[in-house]
Amino acid sequence: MFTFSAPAKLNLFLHVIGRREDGYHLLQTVFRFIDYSDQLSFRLRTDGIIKLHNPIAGVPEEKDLCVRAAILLKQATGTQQGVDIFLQKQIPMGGGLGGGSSDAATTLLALNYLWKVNLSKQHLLKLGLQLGADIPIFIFGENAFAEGIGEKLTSIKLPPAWYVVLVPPVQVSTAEIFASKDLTRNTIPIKIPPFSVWQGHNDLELPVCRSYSEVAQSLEWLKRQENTTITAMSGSGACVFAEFASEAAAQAVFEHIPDSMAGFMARGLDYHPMQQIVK
Ligand SMILES: C[C@@](CO)(OP(=O)(O)O)[C@H](O)COP(=O)(O)OP(=O)(O)OC[C@H]1O[C@@H](n2ccc(N)nc2=O)[C@H](O)[C@@H]1O
Ligand SMILES: Nc1ncnc2c1ncn2[C@@H]1O[C@H](COP(=O)(O)OP(=O)(O)O)[C@@H](O)[C@H]1O
Repeated sequence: MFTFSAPAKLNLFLHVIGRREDGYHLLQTVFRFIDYSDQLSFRLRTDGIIKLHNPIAGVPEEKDLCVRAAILLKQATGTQQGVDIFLQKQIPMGGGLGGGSSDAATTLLALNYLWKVNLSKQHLLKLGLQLGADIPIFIFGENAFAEGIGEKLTSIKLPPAWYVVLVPPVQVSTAEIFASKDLTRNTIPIKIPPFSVWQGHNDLELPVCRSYSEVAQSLEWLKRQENTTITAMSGSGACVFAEFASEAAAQAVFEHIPDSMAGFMARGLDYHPMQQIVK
């Protein structure tokens, strides 16, 4: 059995700058990996069967993104091999932390290696994008400035940081938020370099906060805390986070989260833990 982790991401800012003809939104965002992860274990099979042994409640096995990723890789390479998958979920679902996307990317990276089918990183990036806009970043493997729908990636160096992430008790549908009439779709594009991750905002915050008061309240609470360098929603929510330059500053806020709210603390990573597994 081989075990790999699938880290969560935060969007330090997310600007919606336009729309493609197919309705997908053009974004500018900064992705940062954090040390808060799902775990995926793989046991190889020779009979070609792909089986997820512990499907998530409410997500049928064939719809799970790690199963879909395994099937896609099998089809793309024509391999006759199969795999048993065991998924240990920690990342909240529908939280804007990219958990499902990260599970899919870890599956592509792990099976590309374990099945010895050896597709290039470029090829895996394309396969990942077929499953979701958020998947390429996890294959890219470095914190990045992203454009297009998230597939045009430029690696970016970020300073050490710690995060307090609040997890409001709601799941937000990404499709629903991008369809909202309250969404601003014409933020002025920023140019790189240079730009500051601390001057951005998340255009999806307003429609999410209007529909989900739990998200608005969690964000308001974070904005009242001291020593934060960023307070924002991640992706299409529901999670909101505050960034701190020191662990002690994050810890001080984490210890005072009200009983009515839930959350966790995480450290910002420089690289995806599987970054070296593909060239
Ligand atoms: C908003 C972001 C920011 O990182 O993250 P999450 O909040 O989902 O983590 C992503 O762009 C989400 O990526 P992902 O979750 O993979 O979305 P997808 O499955 O590709 O798309 C779900 C639906 O959202 C809408 N969508 C998604 C991405 C985009 N740039 N424009 C869109 O309009 C489309 O209606 C699409 O059918
Ligand atoms: N392995 C998986 N983990 C989480 N969600 C998954 C997975 N496979 C499919 N999904 C579906 O994807 C949806 C979005 O999941 P997730 O990636 O956790 O949220 P977000 O896109 O907000 O970051 C879930 O509500 C679920 O229906």
